[in-house]
Amino acid sequence: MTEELFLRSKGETHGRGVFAKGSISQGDFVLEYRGDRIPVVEAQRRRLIYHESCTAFLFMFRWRGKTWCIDAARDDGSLGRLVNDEHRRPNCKMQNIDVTGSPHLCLFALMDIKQGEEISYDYGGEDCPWRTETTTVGPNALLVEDLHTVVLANTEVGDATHPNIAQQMTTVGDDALLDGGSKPVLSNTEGDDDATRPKITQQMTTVGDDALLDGGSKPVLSNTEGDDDATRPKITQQMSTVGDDALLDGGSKPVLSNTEGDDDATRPKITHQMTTVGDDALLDGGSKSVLSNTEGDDDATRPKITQQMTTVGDDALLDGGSKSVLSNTEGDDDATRPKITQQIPNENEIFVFTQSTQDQKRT
Ligand SMILES: C[S@@+](CC[C@H](N)C(=O)[O-])C[C@H]1O[C@@H](n2cnc3c(N)ncnc32)[C@H](O)[C@@H]1O
Repeated sequence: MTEELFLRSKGETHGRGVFAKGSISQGDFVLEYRGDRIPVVEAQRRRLIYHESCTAFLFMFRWRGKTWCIDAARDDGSLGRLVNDEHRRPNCKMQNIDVTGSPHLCLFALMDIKQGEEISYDYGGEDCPWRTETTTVGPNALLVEDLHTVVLANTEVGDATHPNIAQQMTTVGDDALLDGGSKPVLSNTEGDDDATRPKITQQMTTVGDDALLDGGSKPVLSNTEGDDDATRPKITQQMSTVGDDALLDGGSKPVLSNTEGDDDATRPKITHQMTTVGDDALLDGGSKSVLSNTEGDDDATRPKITQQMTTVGDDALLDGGSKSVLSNTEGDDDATRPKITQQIPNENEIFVFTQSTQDQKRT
């Protein structure tokens, strides 16, 4: 589906947005919110060290009785992370799609979407600053209400409320979802007790070795190869580009690295930049070790993070201002950030860390 989408700057307040290049039908799979799936403890840790603009990409959700987070702060080139909030009349809805035992946050169209329309969904929550402010808009953590887990065929996750699914997911290559091409994945078309749930009428295609986004993006946070879920199928979301926001121009730029070419002067400024050391090193300036700790991580499979942070000028923000989607990022060494008091939501609840308070909002 993502080949039918494009990225465009919306200007001062919104930053970038994702738009439909072609028409999208109600119920279609639109995008996956991709990122590193991490336990809540790791999410808390990252939130404390991330710049606030990066915390906007921490997407908390409940799955199998635990709280998880998809951390999309690192720009992996996917578009799901760049979809903006619309709480009045969103045209998409986030669903948790369980694919062979792994959760995938996927957007589905709530209505027919015309060419050129912006893709949006309701982040949920009540404290998104842009909903009440008209000028200064700061980043905010993602928050989505009513995120259901949709269990795919042959999986065991027990959410009785399945979507009305009329499609298949097709898999190929090493990361095949259901070990075979074109096996129905989103199986159940009956018994949907949620009339509001969008129908899934798309196909998701997975391929092997990260066919996606080969523009040469370099990770900033180390774990681009560090998906803690080796079983996670790779989804070949493709991106289209328009104008200055060309996504796949073969020269991905690091997210927090580039201080040039930011076409959105109003974007919140990031005063720290993260660099990776070793093979993925982006910046080699003097730096402070930031994401060094791998101890205490409750996910032993996660690769060690060896980035360093360096301070930079004003513009360091996420992907340098809509120039690339294949870049990567994050970082924050703001020890003054308020600490977060964790709450444990109910199953499938989505909650986030709020930006300026010590609260954690629950939906
Ligand atoms: C997940 S990002 C979405 C992509 C973002 N527009 C960008 O360019 O990186 C979430 C951030 O986008 C901005 N945003 C999202 N929805 C918005 C809205 N309806 N109005 C203004 N800003 C919005 C906020 O800065 C928020 O923290």
